Amino acid sequence: MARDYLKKAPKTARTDASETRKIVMDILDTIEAGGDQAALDYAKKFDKYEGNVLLTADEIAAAAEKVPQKLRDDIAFAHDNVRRFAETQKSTLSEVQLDVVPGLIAGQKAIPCRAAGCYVPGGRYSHVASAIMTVTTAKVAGVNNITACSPPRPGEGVHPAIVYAANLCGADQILAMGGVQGVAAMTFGLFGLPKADILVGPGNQFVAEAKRILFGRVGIDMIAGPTDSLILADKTADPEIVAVDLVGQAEHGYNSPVWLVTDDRALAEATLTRVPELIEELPELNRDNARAAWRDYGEVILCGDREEMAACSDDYAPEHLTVQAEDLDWWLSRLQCYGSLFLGEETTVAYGDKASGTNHVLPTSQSAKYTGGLSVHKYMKIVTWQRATREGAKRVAEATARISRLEGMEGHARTADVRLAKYFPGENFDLSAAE
Ligand SMILES: NC(=O)C1=CN([C@@H]2O[C@H](COP(=O)(O)OP(=O)(O)OC[C@H]3O[C@@H](n4cnc5c(N)ncnc54)[C@H](O)[C@@H]3O)[C@@H](O)[C@H]2O)C=CC1
Ligand SMILES: O=C(O)[C@@H](O)CS(=O)(=O)O
Ligand SMILES: [Zn+2]
Repeated sequence: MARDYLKKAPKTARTDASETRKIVMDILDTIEAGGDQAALDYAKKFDKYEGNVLLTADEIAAAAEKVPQKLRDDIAFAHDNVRRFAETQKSTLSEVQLDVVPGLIAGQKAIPCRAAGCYVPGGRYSHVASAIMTVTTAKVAGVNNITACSPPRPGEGVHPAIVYAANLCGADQILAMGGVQGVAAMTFGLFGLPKADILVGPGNQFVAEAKRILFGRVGIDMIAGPTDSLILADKTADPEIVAVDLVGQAEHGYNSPVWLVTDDRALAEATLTRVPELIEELPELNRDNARAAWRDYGEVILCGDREEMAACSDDYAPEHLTVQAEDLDWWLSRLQCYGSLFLGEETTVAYGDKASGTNHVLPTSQSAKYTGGLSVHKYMKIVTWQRATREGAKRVAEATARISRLEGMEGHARTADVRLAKYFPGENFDLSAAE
């Protein structure tokens, strides 16, 4: 059976992409030319903020005072889970070496980037969990200098719990600056910050586009833009939980897609009825976001069987993928494209978003086709090294000389020739290009 769209979205993640690109390019160019003052001008324009941007130790301590003990405990709990999961992931990265031929050893090392810029979103909601996700993983990876940067609220600055979490997790500096100007400040080394080797963290379409444009001169973790989520559900799923979970992630923003893929028409129809009702029950900001997200980006897709459902899901390559269906092991082994997978009704995306330990900085807009989410590995450079004895490199030198000569790279060939002549003066080698 072909995919039957009971609700089809009029918009996709590419809608307005070229307009966003133009806006971001212009801001980046202006800041690169104008430095600190240009970034401050944008902070004033977009966030109506004119306060101090690089937080002092006193400001960080004052923010901590405002965080209630219960929230501190929850932040510590989430931090501990994220840290231990990151440490376990790090343990999968080993330094290796191989005797490629007797007398020539080649090895792999993992070296952390020296300076990371962690973007912590804060336009619509106060993304405390993003501070935990980004700064903790950088710290576990061994990054030497970590900047956390987040949008300030007019007259208030960065939310105190974000400041508290970033500091607890190991940020060396906290910058009260959001959007493209925040990303630019960390990349260009404004306000006395070290220039970031890598930019990580989620953000809206402007933040994601800034990272995309700057990639190359600075590393990035991935494109982690507006949140998207897909639920795979069969007739065993609870329609109320499916609908609540869809609405839960649609509140992220007006451009956050949520999709239901099912082989059960009754479930699809119940969802179509229930989602708008649940949206209307949300507080105003959340309701406005979810309403627009569902109207413009929400989809309900009916498939013939679970194989078609899995294929459909892999085409969407969602950031968050939930399965509420029979035989979770089958789904775990079959599904190939997602940022993070939530198997069964007993867990849910929000657990991963906030506290369960897996990272919530995840690939959006189909980038899960080629990458996973944020982990210590994103901050680590896998580099190689080698050393050799004269005898061990002899055969390699002969092959190098002949291959280089065949390629027309005479300078390369001579670096091998000169060694063979020096180390084996009595021997004759045929180092001409193989015909
Ligand atoms: N993919 C992932 O792993 C995650 C993604 N997210 C996403 O992060 C995003 C957070 O978005 P926001 O709440 O907006 O916070 P944000 O911090 O990403 O963006 C706020 C900034 O956007 C800039 N901005 C706003 N309007 C602008 C305009 N017209 N032109 C240029 N710059 C402008 C402002 O400078 C402001 O500081 C959401 O889309 C959410 O879905 C959140 C967490 C995880
Ligand atoms: O895109 C995401 O990962 C978000 O769902 C994370 S959070 O809910 O904003 O913390
Ligand atoms: Zn979320």
